[in-house]
Amino acid sequence: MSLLRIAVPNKGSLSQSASDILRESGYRQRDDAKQLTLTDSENSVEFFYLRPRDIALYVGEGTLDLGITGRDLLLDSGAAADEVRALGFGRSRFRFAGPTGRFSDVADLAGTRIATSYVGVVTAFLAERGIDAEVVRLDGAVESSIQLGVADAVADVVETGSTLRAAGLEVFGETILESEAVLITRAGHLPDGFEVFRRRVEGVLVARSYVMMDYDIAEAHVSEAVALTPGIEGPTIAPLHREGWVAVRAMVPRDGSQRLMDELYEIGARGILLTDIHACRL
Ligand SMILES: Nc1ncnc2c1ncn2[C@@H]1O[C@H](COP(=O)(O)OP(=O)(O)OP(=O)(O)O)[C@@H](O)[C@H]1O
Ligand SMILES: O=P(O)(O)OC[C@H]1O[C@H](OP(=O)(O)OP(=O)(O)O)[C@H](O)[C@@H]1O
Ligand SMILES: [Mg+2]
Repeated sequence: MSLLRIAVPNKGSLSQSASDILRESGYRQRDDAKQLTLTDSENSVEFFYLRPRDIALYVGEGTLDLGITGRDLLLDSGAAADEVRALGFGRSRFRFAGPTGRFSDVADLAGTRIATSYVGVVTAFLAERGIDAEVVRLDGAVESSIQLGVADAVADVVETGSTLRAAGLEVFGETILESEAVLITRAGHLPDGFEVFRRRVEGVLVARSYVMMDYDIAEAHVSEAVALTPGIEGPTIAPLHREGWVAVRAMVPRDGSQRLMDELYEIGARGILLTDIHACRL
């Protein structure tokens, strides 16, 4: 059986989280950050550790079957690859920034020099708005370019905003794009073995966003309680060794689960337990 060939970021912001999600999905991952490839023959998968910026190219060309990269890098590459699943980590916004008070709107960029590592994304954005500006390609540390006199504004990845603040810059105009790590395939083509891989990763993503809730409640209040915790297919209700009481078990979204525990307590539930789920197939 042929191996599913998967591109994984070898360095940078996405690398550790990408390997973590693959490991949690049951795949082998490298232990040594210098390793370039790893074959997991038990799962019929081969991993290639590559620069995240290059991953869309390999996948778009069909050299590799699947990849994990940033949505911003995928769009910037112009490669013929499709985003098939957002992965919920490596979140960032792509923004314009300039010296405090200098710009208030993207229209103010007309006639300026804009430094960025994402020439494709910026050029497309400016063209769409009919803004005529010069785009200066830099490899990184883009925030320094204004002070050093090679640009008037920058367009860069913003996560916490601390790098911009340290450079005396502020964001302006609308967010160019919201990015996160994504799973990509060649445009319009799902490779053999993709469905098993997708189900495994999906299981981890769902497990991360849900928790298991257990509680005991008097039968008289079960319908109220079940309305709060409907579960996926329906909650499990088991008899309790106490007259007129039952035990309820249901998956609930992690967000809001503390508030849900308060509400269940209010209607008389007791012994309310919350536990992590590590993986699942729904
Ligand atoms: N704080 C962040 N800084 C940079 N990139 C981030 C950040 N948070 C998420 N990302 C995402 O990581 C991807 C960039 O990958 P890249 O390997 O260039 O990361 P990097 O951290 O800039 O690496 P490097 O160490 O080579 O500078 C993009 O998809 C970007 O949106
Ligand atoms: O909003 P923040 O939390 O400060 O994060 C954003 C910064 O982090 C990245 O730089 P990185 O450290 O990757 O250096 P680089 O510019 O050399 O790639 C990115 O290019 C921004 O400069
Ligand atoms: Mg960087």
